[in-house]
Amino acid sequence: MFHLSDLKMSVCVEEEEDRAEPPGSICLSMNSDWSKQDPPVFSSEPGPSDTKERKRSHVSVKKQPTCCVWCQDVLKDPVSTSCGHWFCRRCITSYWDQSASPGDSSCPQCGVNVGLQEVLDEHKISLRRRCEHVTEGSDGTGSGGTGSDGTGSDGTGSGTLLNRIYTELYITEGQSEEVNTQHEVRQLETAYKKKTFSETPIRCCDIFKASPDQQRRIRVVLTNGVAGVGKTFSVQKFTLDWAEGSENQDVSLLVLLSFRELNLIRDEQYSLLRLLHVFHPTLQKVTAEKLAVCKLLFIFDGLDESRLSLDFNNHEVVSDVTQKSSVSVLLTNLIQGKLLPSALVWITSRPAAANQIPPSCVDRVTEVRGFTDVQKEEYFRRRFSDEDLYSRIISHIKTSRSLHIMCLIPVFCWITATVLDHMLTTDQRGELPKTLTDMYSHFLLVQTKRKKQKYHEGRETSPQELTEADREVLLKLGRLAFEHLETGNIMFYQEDLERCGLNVTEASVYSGVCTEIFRRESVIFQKTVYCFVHLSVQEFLAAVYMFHCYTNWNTKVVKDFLRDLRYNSDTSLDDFLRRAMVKSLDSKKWPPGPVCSLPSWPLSEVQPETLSRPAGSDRQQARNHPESHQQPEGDEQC
Ligand SMILES: Nc1ncnc2c1ncn2[C@@H]1O[C@H](COP(=O)(O)OP(=O)(O)OP(=O)(O)O)[C@@H](O)[C@H]1O
Repeated sequence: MFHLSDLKMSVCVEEEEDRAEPPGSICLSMNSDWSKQDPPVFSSEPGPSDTKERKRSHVSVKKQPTCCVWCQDVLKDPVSTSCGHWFCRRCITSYWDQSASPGDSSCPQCGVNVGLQEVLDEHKISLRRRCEHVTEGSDGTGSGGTGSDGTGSDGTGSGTLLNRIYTELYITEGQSEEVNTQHEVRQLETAYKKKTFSETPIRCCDIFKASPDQQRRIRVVLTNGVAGVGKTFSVQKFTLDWAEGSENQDVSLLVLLSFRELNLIRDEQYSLLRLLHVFHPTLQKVTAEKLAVCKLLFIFDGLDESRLSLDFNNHEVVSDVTQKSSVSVLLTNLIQGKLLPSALVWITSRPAAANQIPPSCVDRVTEVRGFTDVQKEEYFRRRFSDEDLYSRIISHIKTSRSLHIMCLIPVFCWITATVLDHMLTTDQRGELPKTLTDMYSHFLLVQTKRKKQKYHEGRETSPQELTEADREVLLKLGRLAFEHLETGNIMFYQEDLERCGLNVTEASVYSGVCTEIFRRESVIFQKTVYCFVHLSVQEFLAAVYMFHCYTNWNTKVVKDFLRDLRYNSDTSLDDFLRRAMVKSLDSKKWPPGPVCSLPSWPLSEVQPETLSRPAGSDRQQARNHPESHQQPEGDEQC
């Protein structure tokens, strides 16, 4: 347990040669656990410092004020604490001398303990490392292919630099409709038609800043946005800016958690403090007392992926950060302000899941709307420095209304960029894809082809051509995607893969499919979990699988899915698609993503045969081979 009285502090002059700060810096040496680390730096002169990791992580360097925070007089012999407050040297030393707790080395202005500051700085470094690279829905080889220079590996092999590809998003205050359970593509189309891009946008980094006409404090923010619109990227950018010391420096500790991660401990009992320690090991040394002096910000990303049951009517009160309870109870108490009442909370969600948080608990609702037309172009410009390639891609997007509308969604821009880049920079003949189905199909074909190139597999195939083995793997993935989408699951374990006939070892060799389509999530509790690169890819593969079951007369799977007794082997394709659409739109649990939206586009645009054989031919084959009627399970089909 940490006690301020354990600290024995003295002011000393730093050795010239070790000094990362300019001459005149002073440091504290402390007789405590914390003293084993580098001494906290007291600077007498602010200024950007990028020579040492530790220094870079310090709270942002602000202009030296003229007044001492303590005596309010002109600063004499100024020194600053590492939390950024300025004092006359005499003021701060006499404050400490007279402090009730001997050895107290906390900042008189904000109470931040200088030892604690070191840990917070470490945490910033760790968060910066975590957020500066993004996987962009693919592995670290960069998804942009040969022609794109903006998205390739940055040389570290660990993904793309967020700051290099991050394009400003259009975020507004309020919710365009109350809780919108409508189809996302329809929402986008409506938004596009209405040209609602007229409100005042909020910058991502200002999400907690009240506008001039708002007097009240903004403690809880709920940010909505459809699938792939950039909610996770926004929280990553917010976190990175904070960790780099450029924004929101009044926050002393930012805790970034995803519901995806929290799901993993949903059945366990944790205290909030322990939860921080487990998910952010750099905070191991932070005690309840230290937490109490921090200005905290919790970010919970992806409420729609939550498997917790957040019950705001549950009256179990948890007000102590060391008190154990279920994660759901901890969260509801935190959101309601019963636990750490001054902590800021930011939750992101797809719209249909946002109603899990009672409006009375939320001070501000914002919505990520995606890219405006200008931002769309900016996105592609960042990715393609080759002017000719850039122009061809932009003009192709503009030739297709659906493509152009869908490029409001950043993830769709990414898929489009990946596919078109590949097609335009390799010897591909044939029409460029224009529909969503076409685009996702090409995306999988591109990924499969890249897998073959990487592993020098077999003969070269044209991008339209899949080998039987490729088809098999994709359909197994489709089955996995479908079965887990049915139960609302997006995280898979090895057992889940195996149940669908996917061998993990084989899968990793099959990395064109598996490392591109799957990514290994951070290993918490030593168990590797997998998920699709993006939920929309899972949704697409699930749709492909269902279509495959239809064309292959796998009546049982289709019937179970539609829960429609009238379905039989004579059901026409149009009827099947219509029923699937009705079922998708009815779904409360999983508002359909872009892929399940296919039927909301003119059916003539749907070309699912790219991956699954044409309906007619398969039906015909099935007629010629009646035994296929008897296959009860999807796995034999795969
Ligand atoms: N601001 C941005 N700049 C550049 N690319 C972006 C941006 N936002 C999103 N993207 C692209 O879109 C993809 C999906 O974004 P993100 O994961 O943030 O969406 P999301 O809203 O969290 O989706 P979901 O609700 O499905 O979790 C990213 O992997 C990236 O390729």
